[in-house]
Amino acid sequence: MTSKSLHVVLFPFMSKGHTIPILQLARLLLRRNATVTLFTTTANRPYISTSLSDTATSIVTLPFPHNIPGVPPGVESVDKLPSLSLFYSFVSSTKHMKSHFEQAIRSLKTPVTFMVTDGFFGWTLESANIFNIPRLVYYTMSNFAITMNRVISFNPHLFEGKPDTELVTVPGFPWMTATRFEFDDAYTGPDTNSPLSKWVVEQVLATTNSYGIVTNSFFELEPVYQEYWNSNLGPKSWSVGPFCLGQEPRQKESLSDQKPSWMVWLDKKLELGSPVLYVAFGSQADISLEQIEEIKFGLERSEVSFLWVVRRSEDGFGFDDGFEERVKEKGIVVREWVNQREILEHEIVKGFVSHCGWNSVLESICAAVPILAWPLAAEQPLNAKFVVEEIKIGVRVETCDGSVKGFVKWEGLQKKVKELMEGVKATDMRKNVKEISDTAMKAVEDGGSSWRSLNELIVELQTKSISA
Ligand SMILES: O=c1ccn([C@@H]2O[C@H](COP(=O)(O)OP(=O)(O)O[C@H]3O[C@H](CO)[C@@H](O)[C@H](O)[C@H]3O)[C@@H](O)[C@H]2O)c(=O)[nH]1
Repeated sequence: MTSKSLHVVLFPFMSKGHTIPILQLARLLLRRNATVTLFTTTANRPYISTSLSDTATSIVTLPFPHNIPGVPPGVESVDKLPSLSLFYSFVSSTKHMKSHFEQAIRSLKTPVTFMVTDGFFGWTLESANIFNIPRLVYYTMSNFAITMNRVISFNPHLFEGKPDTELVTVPGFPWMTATRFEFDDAYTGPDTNSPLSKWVVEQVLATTNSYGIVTNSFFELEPVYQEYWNSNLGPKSWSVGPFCLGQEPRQKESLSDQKPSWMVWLDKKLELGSPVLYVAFGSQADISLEQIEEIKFGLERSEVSFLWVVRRSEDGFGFDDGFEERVKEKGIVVREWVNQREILEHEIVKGFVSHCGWNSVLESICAAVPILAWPLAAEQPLNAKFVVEEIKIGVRVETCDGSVKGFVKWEGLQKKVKELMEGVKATDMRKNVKEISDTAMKAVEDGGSSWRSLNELIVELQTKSISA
């Protein structure tokens, strides 16, 4: 590894699913003796500085834009938005931070080797160019998902005139079929001229003109798609993850007497030898009251212990009907922010009902826990497809209409929970996920594929900065 100076600027988008992996990437870079400067906004700073308090990361705070239609003052992250319908207003307003960002870059004391900014911050490319700093994009997605999205955007008429559930062969991938529902509406939806769709195109263009993509993945997980992307699409994707392995899963307090109640509960389940199903839908899912009711019935009727983490938007939804009292012998509902990795790493957790946010998928892989895939939005259906059809570490939830994001009745949940937790298929999935988990660990160790990939990226950009 070279001893030339290395200064990396990181700028995550303001949502937990985008910020958490960048905090983990900061740790991977610090291990390479990098100076790391992380940009955020005033309201997001406390979370970031607490998360990185044991590191030497410098944090620069920018003012978040004011007067965004519909967004209450002080709300500076997606998980605090009153509704996800405000997403476009929120995300598109971030470009108003550009002059502050540039001013802050100008005042940095040491030269910047490269910046990694969120894929939603296409506007940072222009800033990077002003200062002649290579911009790498953090897309929060797998090589599989970015490849599928790009292939579909090159074939806009693929699903035209076809019923929504009709399977179509994906161009370039003759073994793969997909329905329109598996892709984000921004690519295949009824209005590809909507402001959101146009904004997506702008971000894709900025990515195309950037130096590369830093991907939270590892080569062995998806070699076909990484190679396809790097040979046919681009810019180059550098898989340097799983980022979560840059950080120990355990919080200091849970090693002491201050264990959160749900960890104590998991320990008891371990003593009793009762396998636990972990149920969680990420940091920002919108789930209807009707759907929550079906989840309650499904879990109540499943013969398995469960730990269900509900978010603010899901809570208050019919939990006052005695459900928790009825299930108390086998299940708990947690309403706080948990350390999800620590839960997944608990040896009694044997299955994960997940919306398939990419971080959750990777965390489940690292903990060797099979997934009951229940995608709700964004690229989650593609992640579910990857989990179930490509790497075979999970099963899909059963929807009423057979579509990937359809409504799930309690019977469909109960049936699939059984399939995830018991029987031959469950044993196969457990074996597959363990193998992949072991490979993930090796990828980030010295000499592993992700370790080498990060080294190559650093050396390439250090050499470039010297010769510039
Ligand atoms: O109580 C909680 C809830 C969540 N998490 C963590 O929060 C992150 C959540 O990320 P993810 O699983 O990716 O879910 P979302 O935040 O819902 O994901 C958004 O961002 C992801 C990355 O872009 C996309 O894959 C998803 O489609 C998008 O919904 C993970 O690291 C979890 O471990 C916790 O630690 N505690």
